[in-house]
Amino acid sequence: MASLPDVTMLTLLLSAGTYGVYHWFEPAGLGSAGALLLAIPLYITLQARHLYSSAFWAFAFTFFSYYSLIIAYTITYRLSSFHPLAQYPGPVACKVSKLWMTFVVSRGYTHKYICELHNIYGDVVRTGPNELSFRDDKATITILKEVEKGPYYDCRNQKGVIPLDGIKSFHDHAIRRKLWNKAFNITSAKEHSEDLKSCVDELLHELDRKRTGVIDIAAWISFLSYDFMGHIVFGSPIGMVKAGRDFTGFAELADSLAYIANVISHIPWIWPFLQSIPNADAPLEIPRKVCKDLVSRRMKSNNTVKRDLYYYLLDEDGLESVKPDETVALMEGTTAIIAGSDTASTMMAHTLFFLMRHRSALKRVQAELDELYNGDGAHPDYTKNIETPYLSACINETMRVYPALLAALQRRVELGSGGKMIASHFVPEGTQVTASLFTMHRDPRHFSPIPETFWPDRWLSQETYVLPSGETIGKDDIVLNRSVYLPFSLGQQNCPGKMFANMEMKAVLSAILHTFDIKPAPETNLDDYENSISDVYITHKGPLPVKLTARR
Ligand code: HEM
Repeated sequence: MASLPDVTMLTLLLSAGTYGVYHWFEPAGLGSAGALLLAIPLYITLQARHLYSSAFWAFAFTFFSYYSLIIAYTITYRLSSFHPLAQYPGPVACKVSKLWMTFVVSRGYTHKYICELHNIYGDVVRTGPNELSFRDDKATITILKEVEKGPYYDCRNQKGVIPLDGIKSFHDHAIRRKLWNKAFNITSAKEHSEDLKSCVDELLHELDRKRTGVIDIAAWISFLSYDFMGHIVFGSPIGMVKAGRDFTGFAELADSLAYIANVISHIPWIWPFLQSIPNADAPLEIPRKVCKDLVSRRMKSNNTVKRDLYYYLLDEDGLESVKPDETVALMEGTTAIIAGSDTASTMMAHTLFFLMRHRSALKRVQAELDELYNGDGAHPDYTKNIETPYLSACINETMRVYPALLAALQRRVELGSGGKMIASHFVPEGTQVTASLFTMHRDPRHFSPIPETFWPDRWLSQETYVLPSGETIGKDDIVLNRSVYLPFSLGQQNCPGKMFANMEMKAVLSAILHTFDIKPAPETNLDDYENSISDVYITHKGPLPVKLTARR
């Protein structure tokens, strides 16, 4: 029978061994967890059973000691000067465990937290035991252009099926992305402008019908975005604008799923466990069903099939040597609808929010639109790609102050690469590196003056500028570093839908602002809307209740 010193030594050695295995080999999955975190302490419990008054106490004490020791080794190493990231400053809680950041993320204000950390610690901050956040321009550009995605994206993997945005290797990503790039170019944008026009006309019609009451304009724009994405991904609208509500539950679910996925993504080791829970993916049936219905509508359609995204994802033009998988295509179509709807609709709702807050800017946009469209009769075509410099400045400024992806985009220095120079910093292999668009866009070294303030004029080319305070400044006083204005990210993994999003935002905002005057509904406090903006990887926002009056 093992004595107390024997059991103590056994616990010390086996817990150190388990720590070592996790540290060096990073095993993920149920098998390794079962062996290392259950079987081993159970074995020690059996050896120690006779030392305790009951099996329960033997079990409780052994498991407690075993786990406590593993945690102690982990914390000691992470805070020690032997850790490869020891030289980088950051809060102790971040250095100790990713659980701290997971907590911060669960509160929805990661973007503000990261920004604050950079203000305190400087351009490089250790935001996790094995993670660095960078703020300077050169580092951000290198990270987004040259480093593959990190474990944050692991939970895109659904039982082995990985959509485009979850593919890490540049090589594999390029193969898949080729299909997407075929779907999102100038030719296809022209092909879809009729779809956009019909969505915009339908929205204007519905808003006009409802305008005697209070309208949640954020919700209506979201309906439009889902419908437009239905067109460009599967060839027909979901029908939310017509229904006047999110009748499928798709939009609501996308918001809650994004929240959960965002939290889990910071502790990706938990993903295999969650996936093993029976029916854990049941909620995904809602978006799947909507997309399957769109696909069957597409198949039944007698019209010549449009060259929508699904056409390219399935290689219906037959140009690829390897036929793409239908399950992956359907999953990517679903991803595209979520990625394209929530982002664009949020940016449009934010723009309207800012314009209601800055009424002089609203009037300027309307004057610009009147000049362009007043001669076009009762139904101008807002999808015509007419130059609207001031409206475009307002959209740019909105995406600068509140980019759709608020928190940090994560990449990981490739394992086996020997490390990488990021700006002037050597970063060891396996380190997760992040760049935060929110932080970058508010850095006075890149956007000045008043980087925190919505001030569209900074995007215009002029000799002099009048600040909101009334002060006049010259063009040399403006800092506008376009190389780090990155609302659509950068490099191979940037946003494929950028051109469509810009086309949609301009058309929808032109249509609403030219047709209606817009004011916050009585008792609506615009601050409530701003306070509701939170990070769930994409942005979560609250309602934006407004009153519309016809202008024409
Ligand atoms: C204003 C609207 C939009 C904004 C601000 C936006 C922004 C972004 C950003 C910042 C990324 C990089 C994400 C990362 O690295 O984690 C991204 C990726 C992506 N976006 Fe967009 N997006 C918008 C609209 C769209 C639209 C209309 C689509 C249409 C399909 C779309 C589809 C995607 C996809 C599939 C990815 C992943 C790309 C990849 O990994 O290769 N987005 N978007």
